[in-house]
Amino acid sequence: NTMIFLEIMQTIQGKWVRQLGRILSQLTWISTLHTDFFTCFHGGKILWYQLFKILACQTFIEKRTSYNILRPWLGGGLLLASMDRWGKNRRLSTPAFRFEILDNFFYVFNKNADDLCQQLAKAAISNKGQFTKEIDVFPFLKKCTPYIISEAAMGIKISAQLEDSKYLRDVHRISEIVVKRFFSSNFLPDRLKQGVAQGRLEVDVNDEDLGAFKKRRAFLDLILMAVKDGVELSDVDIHHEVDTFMFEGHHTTAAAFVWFLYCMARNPEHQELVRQELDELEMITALLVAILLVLLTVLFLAYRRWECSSFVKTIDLIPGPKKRPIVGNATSLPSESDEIMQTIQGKWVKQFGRIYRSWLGFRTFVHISTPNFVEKILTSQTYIEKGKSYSILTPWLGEGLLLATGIKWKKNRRLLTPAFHFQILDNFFDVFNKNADILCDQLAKALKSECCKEIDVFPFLKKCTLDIICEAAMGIKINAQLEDTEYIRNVHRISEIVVERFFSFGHFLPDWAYRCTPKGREHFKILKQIHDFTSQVIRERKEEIALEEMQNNDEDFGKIKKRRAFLDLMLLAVKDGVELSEMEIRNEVDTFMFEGHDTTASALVWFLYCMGTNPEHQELVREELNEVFGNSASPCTIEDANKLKYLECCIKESLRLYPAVPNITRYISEDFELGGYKIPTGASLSVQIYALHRNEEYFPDPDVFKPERFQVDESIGRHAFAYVPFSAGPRNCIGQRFAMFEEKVLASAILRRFRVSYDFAKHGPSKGNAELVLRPKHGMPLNLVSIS
Ligand code: HEM
Repeated sequence: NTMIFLEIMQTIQGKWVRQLGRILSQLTWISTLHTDFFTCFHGGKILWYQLFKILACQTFIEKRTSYNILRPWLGGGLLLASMDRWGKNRRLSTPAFRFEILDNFFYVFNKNADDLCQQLAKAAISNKGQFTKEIDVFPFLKKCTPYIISEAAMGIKISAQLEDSKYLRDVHRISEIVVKRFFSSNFLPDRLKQGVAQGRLEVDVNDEDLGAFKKRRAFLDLILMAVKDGVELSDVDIHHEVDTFMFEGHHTTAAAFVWFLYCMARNPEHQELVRQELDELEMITALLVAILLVLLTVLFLAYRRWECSSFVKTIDLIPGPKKRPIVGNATSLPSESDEIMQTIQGKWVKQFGRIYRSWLGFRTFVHISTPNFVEKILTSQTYIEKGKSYSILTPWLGEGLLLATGIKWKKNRRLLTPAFHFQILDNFFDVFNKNADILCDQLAKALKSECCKEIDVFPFLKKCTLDIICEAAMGIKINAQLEDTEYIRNVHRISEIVVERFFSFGHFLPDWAYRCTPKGREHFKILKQIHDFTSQVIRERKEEIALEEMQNNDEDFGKIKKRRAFLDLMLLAVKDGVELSEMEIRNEVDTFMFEGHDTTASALVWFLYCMGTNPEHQELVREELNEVFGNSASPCTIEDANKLKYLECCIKESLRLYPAVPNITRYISEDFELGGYKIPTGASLSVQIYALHRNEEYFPDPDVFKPERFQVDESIGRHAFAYVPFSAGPRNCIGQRFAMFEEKVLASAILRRFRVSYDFAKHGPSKGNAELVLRPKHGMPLNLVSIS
């Protein structure tokens, strides 16, 4: 009985320790069948290092044989697992005890603590309705802790405190029997174990609990999920792990708690200190709640004030979807980004017209998609500031041409415009041709290695356009099409992260706060690597130019003179006295890198899609290619490109249907009027290029691919701002001509080498994701057939 157990412990851990010291050995016959020899270490200053040695050592982690009496119950669960299994199971279970997971169990602890107190209060009231002074609390605690552990370990609710559960009776009973067996010679009869298993079947699980534990993963769930993820654990193993948690998790906590209460009862002064601490906590909680209430009230009042402001009232005179408090129209948008564009530039345009407003939280957008309005904005010298949503690009591109405003933008635009002069662009044709050849070779190679003829061409195009812009902007070859380098990986990754931020809460966070999130940390780490790379290229290029000049080697200098990278032109301008810091140059180079590869890859991929879905037009393009190039494999020159008129119509028509930049925004820095509505300072104006291009007033059968629309006679009389894939006015795309030539060279090279088709029956229409550029949502699988 308990007294005997206590005396045994008092002897072993008390009397003998005092008599024989803090290390002693002992030979024990616990039963006639069970002999054991063990050495006791007992803590204390003298032997702390031996204890540490034992507990920290990876070798001594196997339990001694006296634990074997638990084996029929707990099998090879964590408590008894052998060396080889223990490591794996411990690794598997450890995440279940992380802070954030444990946090989820506070609900169970609290709810159960309430039930426990209720039960104690009920028991404390005697028949006469008076509070009795003395209760044996241990049975109450023993009922309470299994409740908690069963919910934590198995995710089920056993009404232990309120009802009598057969399963818990079995758990209590088996614990008693095991303890008795420890001090006797009896073996555990099997039927008791069966009893426990049977009891387990009787636990009550109701829907409410299931809903709750979906949020709060039980240890069992975590194990089952790990098994789904490929961790090898049999049903019996799982069963043993859960039984181990059940065994270890209720007895121990009930015992710890009952002794804690005992200590509190024996030491009222300490109990008082604990109570004071709890009172303080309550006070702090009350204070926090009060502060929160005040804050909420202030926020509510500020929100009401904002809602009644003339800015909001003026904007809300423009038609638009009904806005909800705080979130505006954010929750009315679908979650898929292709559907977001279809809603903003399709459904809502039809519903509210070609000028309407929307709210994204506290930010408002006025969307326009009719040429008159677009002209008014894009030709303005006042509204050249980009919308606030571009700010997420600032850490990457700084005040490069895309994001700069005012005098800075004017100065840099003037400086860079000559770099896109026809004569200069002519020099890039060999870069276009060389990379077009590599692209076609890579596609041919992929065709050979694929068992079918279908290839997702988008990744190939992205690498090719990246190679081209690297050579054009920085004058270096990175061979993205042939090798994988850190810089290429970084450029791809940063685009992905920026897009993710655009569609997430991170968009609304200032940079310093975003930097504290895991994504933000990755973002800034990658940016640093990209910036370091660009800065290094700038330094090297500066030295090369200085060396060239020093050597004044006419032959080499002449060669480089033929093709100056955009970077070289800036460095030469600096030499000629233009004031540009290294940071400004880096921002411009990064801007070209950003603007100059995803856009062209996107334009090209949609062009190939249009060719693949319109074979008759593809044949017309091929006829034109034959006329210009015949059977030769000669590269495409600037003169050839200028002759490819039908190809140009097809590229333009694909850019109409699938504009690589589907919308642009401007910040309204001065009130103005548009379509009878006042647009107040502070609003963002969004030019919906995608919707504009599908305006049937200017493009009948807007969804049909008709390249003839762009033949000279067909275009006469069409509003100049009905088609603006490169924007228009002072802030139009500086790289427009470069891009068109690049498209022509790459498109002609591909169509001279391959016949392309798109399996519409298999894939359905390709969907576009409006991210930074319009990219195909599921890649672009095309069938390519080599033309011999
Ligand atoms: C098919 C390919 C391309 C398309 C559809 C395209 C489209 C656009 C559009 C719509 C804008 C206006 C953005 C705005 O106002 O927010 C723009 C700006 C710009 N683009 Fe392009 N672009 C393409 C290729 C290129 C290339 C190849 C380069 C560089 C070589 C480039 C460099 C720029 C720059 C620097 C700006 C900012 C101009 C400024 O604000 O002054 N683009 N582009």
